[in-house]
Amino acid sequence: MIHARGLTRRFMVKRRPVEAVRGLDLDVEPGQLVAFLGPNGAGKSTSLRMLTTLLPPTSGTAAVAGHDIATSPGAVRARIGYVGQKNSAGDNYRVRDELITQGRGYGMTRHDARRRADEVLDLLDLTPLADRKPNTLSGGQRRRLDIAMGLVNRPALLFLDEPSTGLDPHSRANIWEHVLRLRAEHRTTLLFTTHYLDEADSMAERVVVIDHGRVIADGTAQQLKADLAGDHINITVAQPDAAPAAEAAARIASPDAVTLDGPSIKVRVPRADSALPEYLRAFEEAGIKAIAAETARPTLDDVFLALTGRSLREAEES
Ligand SMILES: Nc1ncnc2c1ncn2[C@@H]1O[C@H](COP(=O)(O)OP(=O)(O)OP(=O)(O)O)[C@@H](O)[C@H]1O
Repeated sequence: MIHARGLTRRFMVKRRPVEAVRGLDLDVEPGQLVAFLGPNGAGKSTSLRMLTTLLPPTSGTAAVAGHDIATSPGAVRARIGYVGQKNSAGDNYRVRDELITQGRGYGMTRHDARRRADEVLDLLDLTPLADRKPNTLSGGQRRRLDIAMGLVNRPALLFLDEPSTGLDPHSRANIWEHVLRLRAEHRTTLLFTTHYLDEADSMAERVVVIDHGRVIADGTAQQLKADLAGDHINITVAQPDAAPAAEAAARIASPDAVTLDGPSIKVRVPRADSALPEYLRAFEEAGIKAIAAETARPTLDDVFLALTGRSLREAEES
């Protein structure tokens, strides 16, 4: 569905080049649900805008929905949907009329455009709001309208740029319910950008992590967490100094997997639940008394930290 090779985009800002995207290679199979995760300014939107033909790449090539973005942009646009960060409907017409106008823009007859408008209204649970003007909708309803607008041409591939940013938790969950339904019922291929770690983790079957315009990791959230971050066990000992415990732990794990923090040690392990008894046994044999122990599963932020040395929040702030 997407085959991109070496996509690059450079902007000139105050006569200085900004490398927004540096050599994006990406293959997405039909039906996949892919998250582009990265901090502000990582290059997510620029990547999407190139793949959707809204922005020409500085270099590189891509075939999207079977057509070349540079030589057949019209054919690409006919087969994809794009929901940008900004609202796509104006405020002058009613919701249903906006959708009909969108359909007419794709060359549908008035009859077909009306029928399709009613289908997408139903798909996004917007039928009761069909006669309202977009500026009277709530944030979540308006975002659903944006998605409906992106679906008018029955795209096989839908790009969503931060579909849930700025929404309250209830509206976020509602948006995701609709997006997941789209995928289950229509096998739509979906690529979305987000800086919400939990969203990438729980919704996407594949997470592409982007930083400074480059892909730094690509896999299932599960794989990335296991390969790059691992579980953690934290053990607090009775002695004020946990150095002997750290030494005992380093005989089981590799020394760089062990961190000492006052009376506690933290050890990175592949599986925390099965590793913990082994460490407790080793401590007992060494005469070290453990007074508390806990296990922690990694998050995608741990993955980002392992890859870049900074947390996603620090990256956003910088
Ligand atoms: N039209 C433009 N002109 C100049 N620089 C741009 C332009 N668009 C993007 N950039 C720069 O390119 C880099 C990548 O921006 P991009 O919007 O792709 O990041 P992003 O990961 O989508 O960020 P966000 O999460 O904030 O939307 C940033 O440094 C940004 O300032």
